[in-house]
Amino acid sequence: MVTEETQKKLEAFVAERDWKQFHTPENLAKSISIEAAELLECFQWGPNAEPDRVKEELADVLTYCLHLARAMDLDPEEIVLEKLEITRKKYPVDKSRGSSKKYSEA
Ligand SMILES: Nc1ccn([C@H]2C[C@H](O)[C@@H](COP(=O)(O)OP(=O)(O)OP(=O)(O)O)O2)c(=O)n1
Repeated sequence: MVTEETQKKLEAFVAERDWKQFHTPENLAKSISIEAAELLECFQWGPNAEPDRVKEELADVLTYCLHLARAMDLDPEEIVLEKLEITRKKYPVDKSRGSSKKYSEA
Protein backbone atom coordinates (compact mmCIF):
# COMPACT_ATOMS: atom_id res chain seq x y z
CA MET A 1 0.00 0.00 0.00
CA VAL A 2 2.90 2.28 0.82
CA THR A 3 6.52 1.39 0.42
CA GLU A 4 8.77 0.58 3.34
CA GLU A 5 10.67 3.77 2.41
CA THR A 6 7.54 5.86 2.97
CA GLN A 7 6.84 4.11 6.28
CA LYS A 8 10.42 4.83 7.35
CA LYS A 9 10.04 8.51 6.43
CA LEU A 10 6.88 8.76 8.54
CA GLU A 11 8.59 7.06 11.46
CA ALA A 12 11.69 9.26 11.16
CA PHE A 13 9.49 12.38 11.21
CA VAL A 14 7.93 11.21 14.48
CA ALA A 15 11.21 10.01 16.04
CA GLU A 16 13.06 13.28 15.28
CA ARG A 17 10.40 15.11 17.30
CA ASP A 18 10.22 12.56 20.10
CA TRP A 19 6.50 12.16 19.37
CA LYS A 20 6.28 8.38 19.56
CA GLN A 21 5.23 8.78 23.19
CA PHE A 22 2.02 10.46 21.92
CA HIS A 23 1.31 7.93 19.19
CA THR A 24 -0.63 5.42 21.25
CA PRO A 25 -3.33 3.46 19.42
CA GLU A 26 -5.94 5.45 21.35
CA ASN A 27 -4.48 8.83 20.36
CA LEU A 28 -4.00 7.74 16.76
CA ALA A 29 -7.60 6.51 16.50
CA LYS A 30 -8.75 9.88 17.84
CA SER A 31 -6.47 11.66 15.39
CA ILE A 32 -7.94 9.73 12.44
CA SER A 33 -11.40 10.85 13.46
CA ILE A 34 -10.31 14.47 13.99
CA GLU A 35 -8.64 14.64 10.58
CA ALA A 36 -11.66 12.90 8.99
CA ALA A 37 -13.82 15.68 10.43
CA GLU A 38 -11.47 18.25 8.86
CA LEU A 39 -11.84 16.42 5.55
CA LEU A 40 -15.61 16.62 5.90
CA GLU A 41 -15.31 20.32 6.72
CA CYS A 42 -14.03 20.87 3.18
CA PHE A 43 -17.54 19.93 2.02
CA GLN A 44 -19.43 21.69 4.81
CA TRP A 45 -21.28 24.19 2.64
CA GLY A 46 -21.46 22.38 -0.64
CA PRO A 47 -20.01 19.85 -3.02
CA ASN A 48 -17.27 22.03 -4.47
CA ALA A 49 -14.43 21.56 -2.03
CA GLU A 50 -11.07 23.06 -2.83
CA PRO A 51 -8.99 20.15 -4.21
CA ASP A 52 -5.79 21.28 -2.47
CA ARG A 53 -7.52 21.34 0.93
CA VAL A 54 -9.07 17.92 0.33
CA LYS A 55 -5.65 16.61 -0.68
CA GLU A 56 -4.08 17.84 2.58
CA GLU A 57 -6.82 16.54 4.86
CA LEU A 58 -6.93 13.19 3.10
CA ALA A 59 -3.16 12.94 3.49
CA ASP A 60 -3.54 13.55 7.24
CA VAL A 61 -6.19 10.81 7.54
CA LEU A 62 -4.01 8.35 5.62
CA THR A 63 -0.92 9.32 7.62
CA TYR A 64 -2.61 8.60 10.94
CA CYS A 65 -4.09 5.35 9.54
CA LEU A 66 -0.60 4.20 8.57
CA HIS A 67 0.74 5.12 12.01
CA LEU A 68 -2.07 3.21 13.71
CA ALA A 69 -1.53 0.14 11.54
CA ARG A 70 2.17 0.20 12.41
CA ALA A 71 1.51 0.77 16.11
CA MET A 72 -0.74 -2.30 16.14
CA ASP A 73 1.62 -4.34 14.01
CA LEU A 74 -0.89 -4.62 11.18
CA ASP A 75 -0.12 -4.62 7.48
CA PRO A 76 -2.38 -2.03 5.79
CA GLU A 77 -2.67 -3.88 2.49
CA GLU A 78 -3.27 -7.22 4.20
CA ILE A 79 -6.07 -5.93 6.45
CA VAL A 80 -7.76 -4.06 3.61
CA LEU A 81 -7.76 -7.18 1.41
CA GLU A 82 -8.89 -9.37 4.31
CA LYS A 83 -11.80 -7.03 4.95
CA LEU A 84 -12.62 -6.90 1.23
CA GLU A 85 -13.19 -10.67 1.28
CA ILE A 86 -15.53 -10.33 4.26
CA THR A 87 -17.43 -7.50 2.57
CA ARG A 88 -17.57 -9.42 -0.72
CA LYS A 89 -19.49 -12.19 1.06
CA LYS A 90 -21.90 -9.73 2.68
CA TYR A 91 -22.64 -8.07 -0.65
CA PRO A 92 -22.96 -10.70 -3.39
CA VAL A 93 -23.08 -9.01 -6.79
CA ASP A 94 -26.51 -10.43 -7.70
CA LYS A 95 -28.08 -8.90 -4.57
CA SER A 96 -26.21 -5.65 -4.30
CA ARG A 97 -25.53 -4.48 -7.84
CA GLY A 98 -26.78 -0.91 -8.32
CA SER A 99 -28.13 -0.73 -4.76
CA SER A 100 -26.71 1.28 -1.86
CA LYS A 101 -28.80 -0.59 0.72
CA LYS A 102 -27.00 -2.08 3.69
CA TYR A 103 -26.66 -5.86 3.51
CA SER A 104 -28.99 -6.25 6.50
CA GLU A 105 -31.78 -4.34 4.72
CA ALA A 106 -31.57 -5.89 1.28
N1 LIG B 1 1.77 14.51 17.28
C1 LIG B 1 1.67 14.60 15.93
C2 LIG B 1 1.22 15.78 15.33
C3 LIG B 1 1.15 15.84 13.96
N2 LIG B 1 1.49 14.78 13.21
C4 LIG B 1 1.39 14.82 11.76
C5 LIG B 1 0.33 13.90 11.19
C6 LIG B 1 -0.50 14.74 10.26
O1 LIG B 1 -0.12 14.49 8.91
C7 LIG B 1 -0.15 16.18 10.59
C8 LIG B 1 -1.24 16.85 11.38
O2 LIG B 1 -0.79 18.11 11.80
P1 LIG B 1 -1.76 19.10 12.59
O3 LIG B 1 -2.18 18.46 13.89
O4 LIG B 1 -1.08 20.42 12.69
O5 LIG B 1 -3.08 19.17 11.73
P2 LIG B 1 -3.36 19.94 10.37
O6 LIG B 1 -2.20 19.81 9.45
O7 LIG B 1 -4.70 19.44 9.91
O8 LIG B 1 -3.43 21.48 10.82
P3 LIG B 1 -4.74 22.36 11.02
O9 LIG B 1 -5.51 21.69 12.13
O10 LIG B 1 -4.19 23.72 11.38
O11 LIG B 1 -5.48 22.32 9.71
O12 LIG B 1 1.06 16.13 11.36
C9 LIG B 1 1.95 13.62 13.82
O13 LIG B 1 2.30 12.64 13.14
N3 LIG B 1 2.02 13.55 15.18
